[in-house]
Amino acid sequence: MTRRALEQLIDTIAVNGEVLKQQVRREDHDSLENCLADPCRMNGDASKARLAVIDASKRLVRLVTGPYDLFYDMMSEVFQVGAIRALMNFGIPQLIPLHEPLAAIVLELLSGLGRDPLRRLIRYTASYGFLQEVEPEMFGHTPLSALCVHDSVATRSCMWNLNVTFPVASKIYEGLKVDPSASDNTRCAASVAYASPEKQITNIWDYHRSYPKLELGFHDYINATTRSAYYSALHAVRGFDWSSVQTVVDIGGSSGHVSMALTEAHPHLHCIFEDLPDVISESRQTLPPAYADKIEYLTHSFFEPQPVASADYFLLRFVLHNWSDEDVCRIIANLSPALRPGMWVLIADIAVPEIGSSSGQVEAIVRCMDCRMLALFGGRERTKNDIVALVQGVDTRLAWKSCTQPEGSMASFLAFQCV
Ligand SMILES: C[S@@+](CC[C@H](N)C(=O)[O-])C[C@H]1O[C@@H](n2cnc3c(N)ncnc32)[C@H](O)[C@@H]1O
Repeated sequence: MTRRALEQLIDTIAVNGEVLKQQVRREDHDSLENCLADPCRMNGDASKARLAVIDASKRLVRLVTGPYDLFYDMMSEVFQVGAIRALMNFGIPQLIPLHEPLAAIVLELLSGLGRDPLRRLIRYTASYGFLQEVEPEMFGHTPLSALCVHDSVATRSCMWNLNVTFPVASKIYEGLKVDPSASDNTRCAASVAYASPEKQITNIWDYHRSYPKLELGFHDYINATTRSAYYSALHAVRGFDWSSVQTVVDIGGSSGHVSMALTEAHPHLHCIFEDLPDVISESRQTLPPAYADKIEYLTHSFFEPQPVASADYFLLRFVLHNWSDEDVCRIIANLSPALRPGMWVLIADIAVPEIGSSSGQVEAIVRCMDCRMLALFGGRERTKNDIVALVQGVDTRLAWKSCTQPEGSMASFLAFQCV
């Protein structure tokens, strides 16, 4: 990279940093942290500036680190996750009050973890922003560690990622040795990671069936992702004109967070949210009573014919990317019998951008999600054209009408109308 490139990166950070500073001032926030507490409420310019700063900063770090040290850093990243996993499983961050530090000696007594490894792990994770040593031997939270403990959804989501996905990530190679073309989604990295002599595991869904508690963690993870600017349910609310819509079927709705966001913003909407039996029975218990007359639950597998035939919209948000092309076709085929002219199918998924057409940060997020899908489910992220071709290959009545991507959203919304 030339000296000019270095200057450009520094300029990009300075210019876009200024836009962020103005946003903080305009919104009267006392800090950027407060402003970022709900980043998807940022205006379009600030949201673009934020991505530009993240992207340029990461490039700058790579540039000034240089390949040798970068290589060492990259190889060390696995220890960052490993150290956080140990601390979370010993319950250390959960023991530290949110607003005051706790002495190492107390943490040792409460957790049963020896003071020496306790200190060493926290001092390491503190070096990249997870917990901090407020004064010698007194440990407190940072915004990042606080996020992982301050509500039960975030904690269980964090635990699910640390305990379920971390081992799968280390088995991508072994999964591809078993199925080099990655064409069989019953033999992905997750199947290799969790297979045992007694039980063959096909993918994470299958693994969850054996450990229902872990499945709850998965749904907490999905719920927690909607608090990120990239995956916020608000993009579904704003990404589409819901004013003339009456009934939406939220297929594979998880804990109902998208249905909640939709009915909150558009009280006239009636949402029917469908998922597998365990998910529906758990969600029934947790859905706030305020939504009781707006949201209906239905136990339904999308591998069976769709039972609701009177909806205006069928929403599939982050559902298809979990599945192989073959399974996506089965899902759409099972929707077909319910479709009548005028009805809509709305698919919200990442529409993979052309190489080089998006920022490095967006590219990194998209590719990471694609790799997650490969390893955990034998699924994949697809381009807009891939999705349109799959849908129309199954049901030619589904005319593709539009593809919109709200500012800051990772999901694009592909709308198909039955003709
Ligand atoms: C990645 S989550 C997406 C959740 C939600 N739509 C969202 O946008 O946040 C995929 C959902 O599909 C559900 N699912 C998996 N297999 C299913 C099946 N056979 N029938 C119905 N839902 C299923 C899962 O339980 C989960 O809630």
